[in-house]
Amino acid sequence: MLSVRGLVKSYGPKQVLQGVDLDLEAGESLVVIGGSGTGKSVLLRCILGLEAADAGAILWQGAPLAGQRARFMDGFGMLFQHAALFDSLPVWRNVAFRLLRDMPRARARAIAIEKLARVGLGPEVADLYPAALSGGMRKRAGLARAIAADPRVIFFDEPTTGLDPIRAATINDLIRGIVDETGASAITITHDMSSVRAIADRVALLDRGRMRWQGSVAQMDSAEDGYLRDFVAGRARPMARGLP
Ligand SMILES: Nc1ncnc2c1ncn2[C@@H]1O[C@H](COP(=O)(O)OP(=O)(O)OP(=O)(O)O)[C@@H](O)[C@H]1O
Repeated sequence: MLSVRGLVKSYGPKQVLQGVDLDLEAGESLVVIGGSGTGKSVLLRCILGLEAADAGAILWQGAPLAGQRARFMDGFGMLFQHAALFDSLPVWRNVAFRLLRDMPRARARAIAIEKLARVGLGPEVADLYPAALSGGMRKRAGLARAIAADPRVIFFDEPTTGLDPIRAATINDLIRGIVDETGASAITITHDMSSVRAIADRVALLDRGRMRWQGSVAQMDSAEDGYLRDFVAGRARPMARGLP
């Protein structure tokens, strides 16, 4: 349903994406892994239209995304790395942010409370301000916002960053559960291997501007690619490889 073909993006002399190819099937959960600074966030920003790629194509349901971006944006949800809640708005209005454009306030609030419940936050949280929430609660609220409009595609940017292992596992389980029950497609970018194992139907390894390897979690565990094996095991590699 979403295809990336030959995506190229440079900043001055720095070539970040050097011809990235990627496919996301309907209902699939794809996790993109890769070392720090390999361009995962740049890839995500290009797909979302927050950055213009230098070359390449992004296709949505077979047609260039550029010509149907408004429709695409109506059908997508996003969980930002640090939840990115608006501090000046109560939690329910953060969750209902997009809904409030199109529906009466009472209906939007009811949906926000329902989505908060889905991520394990009670109605008493609805009127709190983000500053009153713990890191784990902020992530949950961000997740509730991501699913508020029943998206067909959800992007998760480093969903477990800053969380302890138990809270990270809870967020991973919520993401997997939501993807399963809604049938949405998901792209997650992360270097947290626990997220990969909990969330991924398919894993794609971005390295030096290209997709180096793709496969299932089971294939990842038996892959022969040396860099992938070191990445999965968290083993140090010689600096001579030129890691950023
Ligand atoms: N706006 C920008 N201007 C210049 N360089 C940029 C810009 N955005 C990203 N870069 C560079 O592109 C490279 C890839 O960055 P990106 O944030 O996509 O990495 P990442 O894989 O998401 O890393 P991390 O896992 O650490 O978040 C980095 O070297 C970064 O410095």
